[in-house]
Amino acid sequence: MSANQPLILALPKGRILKAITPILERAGIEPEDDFFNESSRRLQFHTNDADLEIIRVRSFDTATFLAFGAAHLAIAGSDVLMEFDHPEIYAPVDLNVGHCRLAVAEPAELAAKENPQHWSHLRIATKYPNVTRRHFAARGVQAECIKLNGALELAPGLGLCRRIVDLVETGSTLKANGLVEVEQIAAVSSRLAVNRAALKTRPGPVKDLVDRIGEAALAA
Ligand SMILES: Nc1ncnc2c1ncn2[C@@H]1O[C@H](COP(=O)(O)OP(=O)(O)OP(=O)(O)O)[C@@H](O)[C@H]1O
Ligand SMILES: O=P(O)(O)OC[C@H]1O[C@H](OP(=O)(O)OP(=O)(O)O)[C@H](O)[C@@H]1O
Repeated sequence: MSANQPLILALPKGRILKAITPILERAGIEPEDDFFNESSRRLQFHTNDADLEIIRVRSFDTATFLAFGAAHLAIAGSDVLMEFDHPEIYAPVDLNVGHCRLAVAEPAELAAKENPQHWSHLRIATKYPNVTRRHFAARGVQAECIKLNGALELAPGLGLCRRIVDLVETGSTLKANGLVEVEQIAAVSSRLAVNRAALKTRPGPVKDLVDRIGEAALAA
C-alpha cells in the first residue's frame, strides 16, 4: 500500500448509498458526475480530492475489499460487519442511517404455541449464518443455517425451515408473508469502517476522512 496511491473508499450500492450521499456531501467529498449515473458501467470513480477514489460494490463485498486492504475505508451496515467479523476491520463511526434490526421470525401460528426458552436445535434460513450461529451458541442452542441471499421470507411457507433470521425495519415484509418477529439479535445501522493497516501506515489522511465523515453524520 503505497503512500502515493489514492485512498480507496468502498461504498455499497442500494439503499445505503442513497442515505449516505448527503453525509458525503457535507464532508466535502464530491464524486465525479458519472458516479451518480445509474446506467454507467464504471465501478471506480475520482473525487474532488486527487488522493481519494471511490469504488461502488455490493453491500457484503465492501467488507471483503476492506479486510484485504484493497479498500482503505468503507461504509457498510453493521449487519454486514458483524457477519464478516474480520480482525483487520475497525468500524469507529456510527453514521446514524440505515436503521433496522436483525431478528428471528417464524410463522404466526408457530409463535402462538411455542416458547423460545425451549429451543435446543433450530434450522434457520438466513443471509447471516455466522451471526446466527454465534447468537444461538451463546445460549446453548444449535442453529443449523441454510444460506439464502434474499426472499428469505418465502422459506418457512415452502417447508425449507420453520424460522428465518433477517433484517426488519417496518415489519411489513414479515407481515405480508405471514411471519412474526420472535427475538431481536442486534440493532443495525450503517458504519464507517477502516482497514487497520491503512490506519497505521497512513494515519493522517485516514483519520482526516474518519473525522470529516463522522462530523458530517453528526450534523444530520
Ligand atoms: N429494510 C431496511 N431498512 C433499513 N436498512 C436496511 C434495510 N434492509 C437493509 N438495510 C441496510 O442496508 C444494507 C444493504 O441492504 P440492501 O438491501 O441495499 O442490499 P442488498 O440488496 O441486501 O445487498 P447486495 O447488494 O449484497 O445484494 C443492509 O446491509 C442493511 O445494513
Ligand atoms: O421490515 P421491512 O421494512 O419490510 O424491511 C425488511 C426487508 O428489507 C430488506 O429487504 P430488501 O428490501 O433490501 O430486499 P432484499 O430481499 O433484496 O434484500 C430485508 O431483507 C427485508 O426483506
